[in-house]
Amino acid sequence: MGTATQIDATVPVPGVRGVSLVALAKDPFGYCMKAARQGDGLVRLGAGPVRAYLVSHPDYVRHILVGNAANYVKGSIMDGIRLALGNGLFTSDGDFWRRQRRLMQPAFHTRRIQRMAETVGEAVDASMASWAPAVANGAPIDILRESVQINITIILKTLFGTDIDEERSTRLHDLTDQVFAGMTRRVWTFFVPSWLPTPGAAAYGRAIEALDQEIYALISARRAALADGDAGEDLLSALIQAEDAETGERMSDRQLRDEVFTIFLAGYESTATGVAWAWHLLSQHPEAATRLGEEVDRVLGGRRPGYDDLAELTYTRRVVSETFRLYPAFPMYFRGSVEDDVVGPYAIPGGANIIISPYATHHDPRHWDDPEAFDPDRFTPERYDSRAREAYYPFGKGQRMCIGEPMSLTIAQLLIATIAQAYEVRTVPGAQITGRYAMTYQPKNGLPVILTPRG
Ligand code: HEM
Repeated sequence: MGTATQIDATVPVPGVRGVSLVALAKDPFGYCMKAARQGDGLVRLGAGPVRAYLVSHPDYVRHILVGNAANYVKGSIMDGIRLALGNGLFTSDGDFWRRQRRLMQPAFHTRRIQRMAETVGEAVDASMASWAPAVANGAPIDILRESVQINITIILKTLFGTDIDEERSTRLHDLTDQVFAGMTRRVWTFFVPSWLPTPGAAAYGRAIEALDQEIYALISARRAALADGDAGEDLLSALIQAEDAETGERMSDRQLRDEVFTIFLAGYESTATGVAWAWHLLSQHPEAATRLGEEVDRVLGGRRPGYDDLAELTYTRRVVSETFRLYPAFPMYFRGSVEDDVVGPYAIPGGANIIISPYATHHDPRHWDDPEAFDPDRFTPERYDSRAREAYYPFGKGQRMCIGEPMSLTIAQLLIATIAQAYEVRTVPGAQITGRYAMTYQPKNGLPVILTPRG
C-alpha cells in the first residue's frame, strides 16, 4: 500500500484548455500530446467527473515511478489490457509481481542475450536475401514490415527455440495487431461513461482467443520437448523450469501463458518499430548515415557484427538512443493512484488514472534543446548529463523498468549496424510518413525506403 499523504497543497492541477472534447474522441493520443504542452508537466485530462492526469515533468515522473512508487499501481486503465495479458509481469502488482520478477529475471541474463546475437544475424541474413530483387531494381521495400518479420523471427527463436515460416509469423503478427487495436480502444474508455458499449470488444476477444491457441500450442510443444530430454536454451524452457528460491514453487500453466503472452506482445513490435523509425531518420539525415557507415566499416572491417562489437559501435548506439527519444516505442503507460498524494505542488487524489508519457517529455523544449531535431550526439558522455538522463525514459524508471531493455537494445544496435554495412537507405520521393498510436507508436502506412548496395 502507498504512504498516505495529507493533501495540503493548494495548487489545483490545471485542466486542458482550448482543445475540444471532439478532438479527444477523434484522436486521443494527439489530444494527450497537445494537453502535455499546457501546464508544467502535470495536466488534468477530459472534463466533468473524469479523474485522469497526464504526467511528463521528469521530477513528477520520478516521484510516481520511483520516489513514491508504492502508491501507484498499474491501475484500472490496465483492465482492458489485462483481458489479454492476464496477470503477467506487465500487468500484475504487489507481492505477486515481485515474486514473478524475481523468478523471471535470471532468464534474461547476459549469456542468453549473447546467444541471441547469433539469431539476429541469421534472421537479418534471410531477410536481406529476400530483398535482392527489389534492391537490384531500385524498387522500394517497406522497412517496417521487414523489421517486424526479422524481430518476430528473433523473438520466436529466443522465446520458444522455434524456427517459424513466413505464413505463421504473418498470422501471429496480424493477431498481435488486432490485440493491440483492441487494447488501444479499451485504454480510452475511461473517458466515456461505463454504460456505453466498447466498440470492437467481440473482435478483441476473438483475437485474444486465436493468439492464445497459438501460444498454448507453442508452450505444449516445448513441454513435450523438455520431457523428451531436449533441454532447450530458449526463454520458455527457463521459465518452465524456474523455481522460486524461497518456496521452490514453479509457475502454473496459466501463469506461464500470461508471461509468454506478455513477452511476445511487449517484445517484438516495440523493437521492430524502433528499428524502422531509425531507418526513416537516417534516410532523412545523410550526414548521420555517413557517420554510421564509417563507424561500421572501421570497427567491423567487413565482418558481421557480433555481441562483442557492440561496445565499440558507439555512434550506432547513439543513433538507437536518439531514435528511442523521438519515437519511444511505448509513448504512454499507465498507473492508478492508491491514496491521495502530493506531486510537486499538486494534489492528486487516490483512485485517479495516471498516464505517464515519455513521448511528451522527450519532445518538450523545456527539457531538450531543439527537441524535434535528430541529433544522436545528444548522447555523447559530455552532453548526456544528469538533466538529460532524468528527461529520458523510453524503457521506464524504477522497479517496473522494462525487463527486456538489454535484449531490445542489443537487437536494435545489431540490426542497424548490419543494414548500414550493406546498404545506403534513401527515402521514397513523395512518401508521406505519419505516426499512429496503437499501444506502440508506429508509422501509419508502413515505411517505404530504397536500398542501394554500398560500394
Ligand atoms: C523498444 C523496445 C521496448 C521498449 C521501448 C519497452 C518499454 C517498456 C516500458 C516503458 C516498460 C515499463 C512500463 C511501466 O512502467 O508501466 C516495459 C516493461 C516491460 N517490458 Fe519492455 N520495452 C521494449 C522491449 C521489450 C522486450 C524486448 C521485452 C521482452 C523480451 C519486454 C518486456 C517487458 C516486460 C515483461 C515488462 C514489464 C516489467 C515489469 O513490470 O516488471 N520489453 N517495457
